[in-house]
Amino acid sequence: MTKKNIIKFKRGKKMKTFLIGIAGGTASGKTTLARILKDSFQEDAIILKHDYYYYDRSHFKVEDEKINFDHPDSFETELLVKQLKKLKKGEAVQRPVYSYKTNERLAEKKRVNPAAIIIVEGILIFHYEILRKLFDLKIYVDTDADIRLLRRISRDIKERDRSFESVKRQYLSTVKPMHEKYVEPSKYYSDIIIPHGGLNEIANDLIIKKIKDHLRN
Ligand SMILES: Nc1ncnc2c1ncn2[C@@H]1O[C@H](COP(=O)(O)OP(=O)(O)O)[C@@H](O)[C@H]1O
Ligand SMILES: Nc1ccn([C@@H]2O[C@H](COP(=O)(O)O)[C@@H](O)[C@H]2O)c(=O)n1
Repeated sequence: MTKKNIIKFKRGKKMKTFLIGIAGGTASGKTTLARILKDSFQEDAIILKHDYYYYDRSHFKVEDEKINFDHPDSFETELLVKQLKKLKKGEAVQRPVYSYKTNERLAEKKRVNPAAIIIVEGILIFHYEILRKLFDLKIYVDTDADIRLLRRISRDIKERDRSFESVKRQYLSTVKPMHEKYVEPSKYYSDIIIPHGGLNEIANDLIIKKIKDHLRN
């Protein structure tokens, strides 16, 4: 255990931080799994979404076919890496806040306190070597494309102010080709692949056990 990764937590214990990456296609169930882990470990766990680090694109409309939110260059990944390194050292960070409705990085920031378990989730997080090297456990949530598309249509209309036509156009022009080019190949960097992502209880229990083992040691 290296000294710099040992931080003192609220309950007075000293422990090594455990960084978990959760990747997978859009609407595969990454957020659902991250929340299940957070619920299990409560204040010992924090979640950072790679999506918080999207560059501001508020001057574009999603309808504009040139806008590609699924390419690795759409994110300020260096800032995420910098903030993860600080969290690992036990320092709090001010993370960006992003709106899917306006494609905008908002002026406000949110404070994130360090915790023993740091969960990072995003479609492309295993694409970047610089991020891969930081993770202690890499999980890929593997859900069939048809299921993901159906979930995405419902979610984007309900939560992200999109129309069916806009989701369909975006899916065909960028989401699907970028998934095939960058997201799917990154699966091979993962330690664990979870089929039928989201509510796979056996897989979730195994992951929780692995983290508990780490916390005990
Ligand atoms: N196992 C599941 N069964 C049904 N719906 C699910 C399941 N897992 C996730 N969902 C739903 O699908 C949508 C996308 O899930 P989410 O976890 O946000 O995916 P991601 O973070 O990978 O985009 C959400 O509306 C969520 O409630
Ligand atoms: N302004 C934006 C930013 C991102 N997206 C889409 O979000 C997807 C990633 O989020 P998941 O929760 O689905 O993993 C990605 O496929 C982007 O296309 C967007 O539509 N608008």
